[in-house]
Amino acid sequence: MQDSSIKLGIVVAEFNYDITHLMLDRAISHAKFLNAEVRAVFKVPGTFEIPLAVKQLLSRDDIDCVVTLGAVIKGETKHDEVIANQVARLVSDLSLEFNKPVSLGIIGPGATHEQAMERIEEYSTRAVESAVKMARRMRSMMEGSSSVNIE
Ligand SMILES: Nc1c(NC[C@H](O)[C@H](O)[C@H](O)CO)[nH]c(=O)[nH]c1=O
Ligand SMILES: CC(=O)[C@@H](O)COP(=O)(O)O
Repeated sequence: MQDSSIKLGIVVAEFNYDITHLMLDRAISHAKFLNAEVRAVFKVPGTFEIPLAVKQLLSRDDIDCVVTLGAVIKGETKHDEVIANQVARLVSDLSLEFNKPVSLGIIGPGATHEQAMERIEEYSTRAVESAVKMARRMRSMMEGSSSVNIE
């Protein structure tokens, strides 16, 4: 199977957009590099709003997997932990519910702005790579391939 057949959706938080718009650019170019097609980009106000957008994209027949992008920066309280922990759990649950890969490209919690800037490249490319790889392998399994690791 070719990567060109993998269609992905990207959900990106606009909070800390100085960071997340760079993550979005990087994710789109990495998807191109992998010959995967970005079918939809869904921008949400903050990371907390990501799960609903993921759910909507997963329900579309033309989307095989979803990449999440966000940057949760530490404030003065543990609010960042509440957001990041909940969202990680919810997007994982949605992946299992819809039987489609969802990757976690959300920096934090506990990150400083500087730490988040340093992680733009790594988190966005890893999130795209993981979603596309999982979608390919799941399709191989569905097509009856004897090994999930056949490229
Ligand atoms: N502090 C951060 C937020 N906070 C906003 C929430 O995600 C949400 O939009 C608000 O509580 C309204 O429901 N979002 C981030 O993505 N990153 C942060 O550091
Ligand atoms: C994670 C956030 O929403 C953040 O802005 C909250 O900051 P604080 O912990 O100072 O309330």
